[in-house]
Amino acid sequence: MKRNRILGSKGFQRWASRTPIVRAIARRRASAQFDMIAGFIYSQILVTIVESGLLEFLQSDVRSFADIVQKTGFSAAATDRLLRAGQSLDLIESPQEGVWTLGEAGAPLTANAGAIAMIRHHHLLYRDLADPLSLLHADRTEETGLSEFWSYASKAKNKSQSGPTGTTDYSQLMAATQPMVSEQICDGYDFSQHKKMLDIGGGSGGFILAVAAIAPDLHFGLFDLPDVIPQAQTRLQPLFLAERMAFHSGSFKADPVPENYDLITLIRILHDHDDNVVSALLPKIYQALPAGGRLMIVEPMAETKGAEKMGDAYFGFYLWAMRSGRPRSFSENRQMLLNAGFSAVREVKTNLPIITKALVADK
Ligand SMILES: C[S@@+](CC[C@H](N)C(=O)[O-])C[C@H]1O[C@@H](n2cnc3c(N)ncnc32)[C@H](O)[C@@H]1O
Repeated sequence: MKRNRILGSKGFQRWASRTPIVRAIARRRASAQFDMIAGFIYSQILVTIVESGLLEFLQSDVRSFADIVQKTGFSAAATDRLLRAGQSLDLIESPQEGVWTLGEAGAPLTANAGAIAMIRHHHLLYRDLADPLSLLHADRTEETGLSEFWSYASKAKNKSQSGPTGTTDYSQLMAATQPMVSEQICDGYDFSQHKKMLDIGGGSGGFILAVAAIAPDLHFGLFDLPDVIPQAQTRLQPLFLAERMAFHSGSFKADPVPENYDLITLIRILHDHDDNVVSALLPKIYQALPAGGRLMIVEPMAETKGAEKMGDAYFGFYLWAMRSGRPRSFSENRQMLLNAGFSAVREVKTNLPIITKALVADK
């Protein structure tokens, strides 16, 4: 292609970097290209700041270099290297000689337990991605760190669903990240128009708790795998009257979807599953809903304007490594819903579509 031959030519690049106006574009592109090359290093600097406890340590106070050395346990030279690296990424700053605090990119992280949980969780993903060519060649036939973590995505036969690589770890990660998702939906949707809501794959119940806080008359059901239901019961039973909260133990792959709910929600569920699972589940949900019932799907979606990298790059590779599912665009989800019988598929606007998008469809 002619454009790519020009962009890839050394002569053109040299001309662009010297010519006013074009030079600004060339610099922006060079900087974006460098960020892509160096992205893993930036992530590892962030991991170090979180895992060493520095993020918390610098949260509310300005700290001396000596205190930081003591806190991290690194040598003075290693601490200096880390602080300077963090400073270049705006994670850390030095308001005056010899003292340090969080920078403008670091401070907002302290309010985001979900982002911190993801930063800590990423070591599994990075291990799976250490040899990306092999990961793609394996074509999802081999067990990975992520497929073991997400035990429902594991293809290993007779795999126990409990224990450290069972459902507890992923339920904790989901509980930590759930508030960033529910905030987005609760701001944009009127749940009080419904009577009974079933959350399929509801995990330990974070989404139900958030909705219950804004819709006090709504009744709830939570449907999840048998190993997850006791975790939800431990968290939710003390907070709800028994007639307001039902628990349904089973698998949506094998068991019927519970009936008598006028709203069914799938929060961060469909993108975890391959098309054959999704196209079998949606008609089951359609059957379980009463006439006029509604399905809500909430998850990050591919081809989201301004967040394209989150969809096909981040989730594309994350879910490939997990060996199950794929990020779908709004129109792919819409088509699958129409195929299952749903109508009036529409988006529910969220403030930060990079975190999640939402859509509803009616029976
Ligand atoms: C990615 S987590 C999302 C949890 C929760 N909806 C949230 O957003 O925090 C996926 C959930 O689906 C559940 N799940 C996976 N496969 C399932 C199946 N076949 N039947 C029922 N639940 C399932 C998992 O146990 C887990 O709780």
